[in-house]
Amino acid sequence: MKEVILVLGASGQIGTELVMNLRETYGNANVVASDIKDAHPDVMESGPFEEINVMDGNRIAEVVKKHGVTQVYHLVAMLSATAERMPEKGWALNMDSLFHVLNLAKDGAIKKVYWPSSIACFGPNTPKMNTPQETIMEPSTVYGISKQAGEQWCNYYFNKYNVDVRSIRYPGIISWKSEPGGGTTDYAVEIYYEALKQGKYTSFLDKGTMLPMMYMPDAIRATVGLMDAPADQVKVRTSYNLAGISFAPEHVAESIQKIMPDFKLDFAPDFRQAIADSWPSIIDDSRAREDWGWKHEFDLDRMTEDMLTNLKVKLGL
Ligand SMILES: NC(=S)c1ccc[n+]([C@@H]2O[C@H](COP(=O)([O-])OP(=O)(O)OC[C@H]3O[C@@H](n4cnc5c(N)ncnc54)[C@H](O)[C@@H]3O)[C@@H](O)[C@H]2O)c1
Ligand SMILES: C[C@@H](O)[C@H](N)C(=O)O
Repeated sequence: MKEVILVLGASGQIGTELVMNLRETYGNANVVASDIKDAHPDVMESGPFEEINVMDGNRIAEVVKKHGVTQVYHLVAMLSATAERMPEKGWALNMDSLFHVLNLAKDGAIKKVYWPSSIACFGPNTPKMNTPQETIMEPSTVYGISKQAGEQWCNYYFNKYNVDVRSIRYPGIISWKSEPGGGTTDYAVEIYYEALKQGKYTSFLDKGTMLPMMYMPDAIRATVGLMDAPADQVKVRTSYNLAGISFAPEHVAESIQKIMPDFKLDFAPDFRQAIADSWPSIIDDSRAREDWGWKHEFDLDRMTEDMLTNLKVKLGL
C-alpha cells in the first residue's frame, strides 16, 4: 500500500531535515510538510506544504483526508526553556495536539504515528549515569511533565486501542541546517556558530554539565529506523531511550580547539542550568539496540568537523 506522510512541525530543527529525508525515500509528492509558519526553502520547494495550527484537530483531519495520509510524524512542541516561561501554554500545546493525532489513529484515519519524547521526561531523582529504560521518572519542568504524560498516553492508546504509535526519548540534537527552537541544549549548536563568527562563546550552561547529545544525521536515522521496524520488534510503547554521545560545554570547546586552536570558552549559567541539572548525563539505550538495531555513528570530533565545515559554507566564511 502507498504510504503518504504528514509531518507536523516541519519548519522546526528536526522537521526541516526529516522531511527532506522522508521525501527521498517515499517521493516528494508523498510527504506533506506542515507548520504554522513557512519552512526552509528546500522543504517549501520540493513538495506539498499545508499551513496547520495543531491546536485545531479538525484542520489536521482535513489535511489527512485531502492527501490520503497514512502516517503522521508529530514534531510540534514547546521546548524546555520556553515552556518554563509559559507553563500553561506549553502544557496545552504539547498535550492537546498529541490527543488530536492519537485520536485520528484511534478512529482509523491514519495507520501509524511518530511522536518524540525527550531526556526531559527524567528528573532529579533519576539515576544520572547509564539511566535505564525503566527507572524513576519525576520530571521537574513543564516540558518534562508533558513528555512523561505523553509517553503514558501513547502506551495507553497502544494497549487500549491498538494504535501503532512509536517514540524516542531524543537527547539534545546538534545540527547546522536548521536552528534549535528554545531548548536547554541549544548551547551545543550556538557554540559552533559563535566559534566561527567571534572565535569565542559564553555558555549558558556551566562547566561540567554533562548531557546526552546526538548529531542530527544519527537522530534522523534513528527516527526512520524505528518507524521502519516491524511492529512486533517495537516492544516499548512509551518511548525508547536513545544515546549518541555525552559531553559538557568544555568538551565541545576542546573538540573545536583541535581545528581552531584560538577558540575561547567562558561560562555564565542562567535559569537553564537548573533544567540541565535535573536531566541525566549518560543514557543506557540497550533496549533500542536490541529491539530494532539502533547504533549511533557520530562521535564528538567527527560531529565538530562536519558542523564547522558546513556552517562555514552556510555563513559564507
Ligand atoms: N531538537 C531537540 S534538541 C529535541 C530533543 C528532544 C526532543 N525533541 C522533540 O522533538 C520534536 C521536534 O523538536 P524541534 O524540531 O527541536 O522543535 P522546534 O521548536 O525546532 O520546532 C517546532 C515547530 O513547531 C511549530 N509550531 C509551534 N506551534 C505550532 C502550532 N500551534 N501548530 C503548528 N506548528 C507549530 C514551530 O513553528 C516549529 O517549526 C518536539 O516534540 C521536541 O520536544 C527535540
Ligand atoms: C532535550 C530536549 O528535549 C530539548 N533540546 C530541550 O532542551 O528542551
